Amino acid sequence: MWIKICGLSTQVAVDMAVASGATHIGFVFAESKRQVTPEYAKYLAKDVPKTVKKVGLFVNEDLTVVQEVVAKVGLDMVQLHGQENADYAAQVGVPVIKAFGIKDGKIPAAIADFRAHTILLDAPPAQFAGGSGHSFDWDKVDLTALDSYKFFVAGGLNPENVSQAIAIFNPTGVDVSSGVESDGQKDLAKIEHFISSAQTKCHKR
Ligand SMILES: O=C(O)c1ccccc1NCC(=O)[C@H](O)[C@H](O)COP(=O)(O)O
Repeated sequence: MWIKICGLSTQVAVDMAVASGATHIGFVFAESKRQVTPEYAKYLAKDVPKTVKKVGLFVNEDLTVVQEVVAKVGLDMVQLHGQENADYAAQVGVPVIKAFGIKDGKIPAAIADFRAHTILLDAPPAQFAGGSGHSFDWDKVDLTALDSYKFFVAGGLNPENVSQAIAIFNPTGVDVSSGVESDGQKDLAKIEHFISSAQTKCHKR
């Protein structure tokens, strides 16, 4: 089970995510209350073991900028939250996670263009392109549309509901940002709790 802790911006939160067993950690380079500079992300990432994937989040960014940030920070993956197409994704140079906002439970047909990548099912964009803390309607999703895809479930997950999300979706991974925060800051106890809850849920993939 992949477990991704997203929107990290402090060393203690990075350390807690890694020590607790996160498989992926995310840094937001797009406009956001969680935005970090490439220089600071590089600093935060310097002691992260190679086994933990460092993911950079972007929204409709120039491809050359994305490639520069990947090289500068040493990112292992890029997560795209805008209208980027498959041609763009193919040129990023590292594996891509493509986020899709799920409205009325509908899995967009465009996920087929990203079969070679990983899909992230999220709530539709709100003030920013992601990280809203809102869930989409889990019960309305046609799960057969996700057969044969690698995918994260995201959007409004927290330590209390992550087990249920895993039980419903049997995803490749789960992803959280707001649900491991208190007063807008990453909460170390919630990070640990989220990861242990996700780990203890039995999983087939
Ligand atoms: O976190 C942000 O502010 C953000 C801004 C722009 C694009 C993406 C962003 N975050 C994505 C995520 O943190 C998560 O992958 C996902 O949206 C789930 O977030 P949450 O509902 O807060 O757990």
